[in-house]
Amino acid sequence: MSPEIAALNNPENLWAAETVYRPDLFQGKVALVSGAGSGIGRAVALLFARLGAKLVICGRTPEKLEVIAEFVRSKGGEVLVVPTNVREPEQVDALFKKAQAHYGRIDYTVNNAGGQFPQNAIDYAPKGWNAVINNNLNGTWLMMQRAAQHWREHGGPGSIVNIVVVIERGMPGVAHTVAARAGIIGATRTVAVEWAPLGVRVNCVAPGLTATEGLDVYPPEAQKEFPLANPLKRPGTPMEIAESVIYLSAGSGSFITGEVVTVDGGGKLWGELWTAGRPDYYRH
Ligand SMILES: CCCCCCC/C=C/C(=O)SCCNC(=O)CCNC(=O)[C@H](O)C(C)(C)COP(=O)(O)OP(=O)(O)OC[C@H]1O[C@@H](n2cnc3c(N)ncnc32)[C@H](O)[C@@H]1OP(=O)(O)O
Ligand SMILES: NC(=O)C1=CN([C@@H]2O[C@H](COP(=O)(O)OP(=O)(O)OC[C@H]3O[C@@H](n4cnc5c(N)ncnc54)[C@H](OP(=O)(O)O)[C@@H]3O)[C@@H](O)[C@H]2O)C=CC1
Repeated sequence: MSPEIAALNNPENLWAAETVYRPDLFQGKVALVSGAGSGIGRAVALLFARLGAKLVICGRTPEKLEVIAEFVRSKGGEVLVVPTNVREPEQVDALFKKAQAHYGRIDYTVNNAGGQFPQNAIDYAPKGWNAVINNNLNGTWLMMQRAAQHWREHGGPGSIVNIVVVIERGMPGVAHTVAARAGIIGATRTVAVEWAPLGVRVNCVAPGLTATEGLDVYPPEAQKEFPLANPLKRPGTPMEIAESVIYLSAGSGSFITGEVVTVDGGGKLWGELWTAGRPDYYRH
């Protein structure tokens, strides 16, 4: 990870970064964030906490979550850590039960946990395809369905934000994740209608290239061309993605449901993103 990316992801820097939101926006509220031990999930969790929310954070690696929890506690915030693999229905169920037992409420769920590996689609092994579909389609679905069941049982309102990818032009090298996220976008549009009677809004944020440690999985030749990914010629910051999640979760999003907010510096309009490296055929 470059020093610039490390600085953008540093908890102290994220805590001090300028935000357009007022400090007591989420006073008395509880936000659940998956994949909060790194990258975008960490930035989202820290912004919720800065704005007064109590946190429930999950991910598969307890050590990463504890670092974030300790940091938030050092700032006077409250955090419940529940290590969870979002692919496992029993673990997802236990997560929501523990959160309810601890705080007596959940107001916001952000389904950020996910990821993929870059490889040309023609070479995917069935196990690789399934791993990515399980993480990003099945895992996110389990989380959003369980959140809705929570609000059906305990009363709403509730807001779900799913982190997806920009699917409009496809994305060479990560067809598996594009397929999974397209499924989540379709499900989001559908359940936004089904779950409105429960007082539940469901939306997606589609980040473009974003400066997190997650980018380390891409080969150096792909990373070298990342500035060509959008007209702004830079990656987004985790804070820029976090602010868009807050926009949809808070009162600012109260008349928005079933939507995908794209935060990609215009990458869906112009830019090239060869996540597994540029094939010779497409060299200029
Ligand atoms: C240009 C880039 C920017 C584009 C912007 C938009 C796109 C989105 C970008 C991001 O999301 S940034 C990063 C987010 N974070 C990550 O992606 C995390 C890193 N990835 C992973 O953790 C894994 O890739 C995973 C598969 C998602 C994890 O699942 P799991 O733990 O179940 O997998 P494994 O047991 O490790 O592997 C299972 C199976 O998958 C195949 N496989 C895994 N890695 C690779 C690889 N590098 N190349 C080829 N195939 C891979 C393989 O079949 C594995 O089975 P085995 O061979 O190990 O038996
Ligand atoms: N950075 C980018 O350019 C973009 C990222 N995204 C998406 O945004 C999200 C966050 O990515 P980013 O922060 O960059 O990358 P990271 O790899 O830093 O974050 C992914 C997080 O998800 C957690 N996670 C992965 N699988 C599971 C699982 N099965 N159960 C629970 N937690 C899991 C990981 O923790 P652990 O391994 O400990 O479980 C990790 O903390 C991902 O869904 C990613 O695909 C979308 C577009 C662009």
